[in-house]
Amino acid sequence: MAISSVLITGGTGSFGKTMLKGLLEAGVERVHILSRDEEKQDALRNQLSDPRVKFYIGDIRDRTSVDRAMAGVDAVFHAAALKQVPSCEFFPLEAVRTNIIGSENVVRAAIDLKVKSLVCLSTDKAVMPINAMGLSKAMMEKIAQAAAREIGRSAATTISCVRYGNVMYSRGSVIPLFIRQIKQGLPITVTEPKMTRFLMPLRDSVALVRFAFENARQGDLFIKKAAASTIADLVQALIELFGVPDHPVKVIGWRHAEKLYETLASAQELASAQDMGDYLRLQLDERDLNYAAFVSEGEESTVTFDDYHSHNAEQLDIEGVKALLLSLPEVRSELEGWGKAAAA
Ligand SMILES: O=c1ccn([C@@H]2O[C@H](COP(=O)(O)OP(=O)(O)O[C@H]3O[C@H](CO)[C@H](O)[C@H](O)[C@H]3O)[C@@H](O)[C@H]2O)c(=O)[nH]1
Repeated sequence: MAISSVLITGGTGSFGKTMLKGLLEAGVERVHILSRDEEKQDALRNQLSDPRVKFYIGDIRDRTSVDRAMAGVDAVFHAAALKQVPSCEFFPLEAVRTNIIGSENVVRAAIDLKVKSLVCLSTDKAVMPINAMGLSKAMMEKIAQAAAREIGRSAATTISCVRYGNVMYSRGSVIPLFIRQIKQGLPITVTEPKMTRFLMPLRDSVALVRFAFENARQGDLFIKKAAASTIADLVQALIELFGVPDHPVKVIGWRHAEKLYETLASAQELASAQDMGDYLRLQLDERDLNYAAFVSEGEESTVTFDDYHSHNAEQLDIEGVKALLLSLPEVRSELEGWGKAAAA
């Protein structure tokens, strides 16, 4: 299915901008961007100056602004969210307002406006969540799946979700922080060296959303298989790339409500998942509330799977992390700047 017109909620973020660029290059007719920050929109508008892109100032918490931005599009990529673990921990109700109620607005608007495909972006932190950010994203998944179950397969709108791990070099995340610390000669602050995270380049998260758009059946949730690394190896890889073997590293301890490792899919979800090569399709449980019917007719199932998490997934060694970092244009340009500064 070709994409002709799209709304990206949270369209000025790292994901939104990369997705937007790809869509414009692929010849999309129209892209609507809905976000709150006029300055970021203005910067993007000036950078692109492309008449196919229409900017809408608004907030997904407000259904009216969602409706306005969504009018006349075929597809919606719902990326707007409060996504930082510590800030959601301190302001959980804000996470409820944006990630849960805001997502309900997006889902309902997509159904009412008969958008063909809605893809909601979630995170591994939504699986067996322990922090407010993950809990609110888990609720977003539930809202999307409940709506999918309610409207059924014959509806005009197909609703799906994607779940991914840490996007490398995304705004406010640890890789740009570590690089800044190296460049400013400050100690690299490590929470817990043994912590693991799935590492995903931004291009893979964009590809995952495209995959969901192209393959989703009602209520599907897609995951891209990914590799993981410890924070210790990530730090060592950066130290080696920047050529600073003696750079100080300081262990600062865990932040609020962090996990030692993240889970992309639970054993229970994997039991009915479809392996699609690089991707996994977690299918909607389409049973209704009338469980009695399934007690007599349902099949017995034995869960023989493990959870799929960043401690038991493919582990990158230091060389592997370095190669992945070097595949990111942002890191290459940071290294170039560093090389020039070092040579001067
Ligand atoms: O100074 C720091 C900050 C973080 N970390 C560690 O680095 C890892 C990554 O931290 P980030 O803050 O980059 O990412 P989080 O895992 O906390 O969460 C991120 O990844 C999520 C997906 O799992 C969401 O995308 C979310 O928006 C994004 O903030 C964690 O193990 C964290 O403990 C450090 O060692 N030192």
